[in-house]
Amino acid sequence: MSVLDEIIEGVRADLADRQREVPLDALKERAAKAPAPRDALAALRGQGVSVIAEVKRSSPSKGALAAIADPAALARDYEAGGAKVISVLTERRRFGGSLADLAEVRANVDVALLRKDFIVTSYQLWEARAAGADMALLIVAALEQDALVSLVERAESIGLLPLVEVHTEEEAARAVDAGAKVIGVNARDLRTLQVDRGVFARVAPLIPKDVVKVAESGVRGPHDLLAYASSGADAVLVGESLVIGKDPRAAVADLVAAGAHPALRQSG
Ligand SMILES: O=P(O)(O)OC[C@@H](O)[C@@H](O)c1c[nH]c2ccccc12
Repeated sequence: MSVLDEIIEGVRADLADRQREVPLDALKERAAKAPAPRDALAALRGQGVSVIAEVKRSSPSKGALAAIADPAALARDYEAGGAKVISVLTERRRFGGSLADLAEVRANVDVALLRKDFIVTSYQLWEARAAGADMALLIVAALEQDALVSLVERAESIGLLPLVEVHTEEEAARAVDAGAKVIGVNARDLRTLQVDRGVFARVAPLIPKDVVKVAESGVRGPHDLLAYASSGADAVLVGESLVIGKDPRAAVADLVAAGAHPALRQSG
């Protein structure tokens, strides 16, 4: 079993518990009362390379990264640093996150929010919207094509912009076929956890021009952002290097400054 399969097994077990506790109808009522979705697509399509900053306590590859006792405070720092979107990991077993983190962040920032999890059913999309998310991650490697297509449609129908994640050329073709408007190329292979920063440059050319391209994982600082930008990234998604540093606000601001460099403007 790959790491991804193991994670999804745990996700399904936790999901079954929540589904027993909160019926779908109740969840839909909560979603109806959630703040209206932000226009995440417009935020990502802005000039330069946008920064998506992630609230991430731990990871299967590195174990504990940062305690993050106050996710809302970290998110406020990210927003003050200029992040266009904030990603909140809600997977509990391997990443130490929760939907409560997402709701708390929602109550404390104005930027668009991404629910970062291993989504396999529409119930999780409703959960995301109920907690105030504006985007939801859909991982191609975790979904059959039929399921991917229906989750993309369902996400959009309830006001969530899907970020469709790929790691190979084949997966990119599936994401495009599924109608993704935003595609994330993850440098980390979720089956083995190996990071290869060259994946973005290989996969990005297969993604149509009008689709927003996000380079995910392995961004250590402005240098990596610029490298991804030169391969056509519209945004970068950054977790580890922001949460392990002393000053997440300054770390985001440095990335945002690099992403706003005038030389990048013609590329878009
Ligand atoms: O911490 P990093 O290397 O900056 O990576 C962030 C993000 O890309 C990573 O957390 C991620 C990308 N895709 C995922 C899918 C599930 C969980 C986590 C992820």
